[in-house]
Amino acid sequence: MSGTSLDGVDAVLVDFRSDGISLAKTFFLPYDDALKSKLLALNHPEYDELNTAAVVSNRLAHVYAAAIKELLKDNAVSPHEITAIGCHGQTIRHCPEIEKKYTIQLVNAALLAELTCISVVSDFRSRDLAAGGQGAPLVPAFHRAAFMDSSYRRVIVNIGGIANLTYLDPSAEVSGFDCGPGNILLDAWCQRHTGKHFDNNGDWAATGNIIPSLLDKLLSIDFFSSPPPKSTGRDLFNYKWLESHLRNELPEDVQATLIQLSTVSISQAIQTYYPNANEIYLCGGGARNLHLVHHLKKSLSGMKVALTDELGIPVDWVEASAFAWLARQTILRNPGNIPAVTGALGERILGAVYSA
Ligand SMILES: Nc1ncnc2c1ncn2[C@@H]1O[C@H](COP(=O)(O)OP(=O)(O)OP(=O)(O)O)[C@@H](O)[C@H]1O
Ligand SMILES: CC(=O)N[C@H]1[C@@H]2OC[C@@H](O2)[C@@H](O)[C@@H]1O[C@H](C)C(=O)O
Repeated sequence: MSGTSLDGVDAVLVDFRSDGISLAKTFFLPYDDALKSKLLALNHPEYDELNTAAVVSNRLAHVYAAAIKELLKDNAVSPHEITAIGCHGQTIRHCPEIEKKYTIQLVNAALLAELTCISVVSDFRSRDLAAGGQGAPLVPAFHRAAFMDSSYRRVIVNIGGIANLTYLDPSAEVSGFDCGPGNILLDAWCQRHTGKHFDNNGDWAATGNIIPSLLDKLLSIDFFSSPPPKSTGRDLFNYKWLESHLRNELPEDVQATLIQLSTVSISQAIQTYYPNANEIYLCGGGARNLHLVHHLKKSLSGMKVALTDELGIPVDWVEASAFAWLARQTILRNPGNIPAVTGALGERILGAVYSA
C-alpha cells in the first residue's frame, strides 16, 4: 500500500490460512525525494505527463518489488509461498464526479509480477467506478471483516493523507465515506515552513493558536456539507487550495488551524452520521500525531477513543492489510466493495490479476 501521504510503501505479510486475519510481518520503504516530487507534480496537469506517468509506473514497480523482497528476505519466506500481492498503486488523480468518473493509480503491475515471480492484483478502484460508485473508500469491507463486534457500535477512523470513516453497527448495514483532509495539508505546510516531511507528534502545531476565521473559511466548502457517498484526494485538498485562503498568518497558527480542520471534519462527520457510536478506533499515520489525537478526544468526549492496536492490528498496518485482504477477495472471486459506501449499483469483484 502506498497512500495519498506519499511517504512510501507499507508492505505486510498477512496470513489468512486459519480463516482469520493474522498480520504476520511488516516492512516500510520510504520514497526518495525525487520520486515523491514527480508523484506530487503528476497530481496536476503538466508537460509530457503521459510519458512521466508511464516512466513513474515502471519506477514504482521496482520500488514495490524492493519492499516485497526485503519483507520476504527478513522473514525467510520464498515467493512461491505467497498466493498474491495486493498492490494499490499510487493515486495521482481521483475524479469520481459523474462528468469525469475516473481514478488513476500508477503502477506497472505486469512488471511487478515479472520482478517478484508472484501474481499481482491491482487496479482495485476502477470497477466500482464503472458500476457508478466513487471507487473509494474501499477499506470499509476490510474493517467489517477485521473489527466488527456484535457488542459494540464502532467507528473506524483512518487518518491517512485523507481521512475516512467506517461505521460498524451489528444491527445495521456498514457505511462509511471520506470526511476530509487527514495529514495532507499538515504535511505540506510543515514541509514548506520547517523542511520536515511531517510535524512529529504535532509538536509544532501545539506552539500555534487556532485562527477561527481561517478555520471557518476552510470548512465552508461544499465537500464538508455534502452527504455521502463521497470521496476526495489531492485533487481538492492541496497546497494551492490552502494558500488561496491565506493572508499573512503566522505559520505555526496555520498549522494549529489545520489540526483543528482535521479534528472538526472528523468529529462533525461522526456526530452527524454516527451519533450512536460508542467506540471510536483510530488508525493510519495521523493516529501517531499526539496533538491531533488529543483534540479528537476532546471533541468526541463521551465516546471511547482508542487505537486499532487494541483490536489486534497496529495503526500503521491496517490499510496495507486491507489491500492484502482485498486481493484475497479478488482471487476467491468475492466482492470487495460495499455499495452503500461507494454508491455503486451493486457488489463487484474488484481488481485485475497479473498471474505469476
Ligand atoms: N509521529 C507522528 N507524528 C505526526 N504525524 C505522523 C507521525 N507518524 C506518521 N504521521 C503522519 O502519517 C502520515 C502517513 O500516514 P499513512 O501511512 O497512514 O498515510 P497513507 O498511507 O498515505 O494513507 P492514505 O492512503 O489513507 O491517504 C505521515 O505523512 C504523517 O503525516
Ligand atoms: C483515490 C484514493 O486513493 N483514495 C484514498 C485516499 O486515502 C484515504 C481516502 O482517500 C480513501 O478514499 C482512499 O484510500 C483508502 C485506502 C480506501 O480506499 O479506503
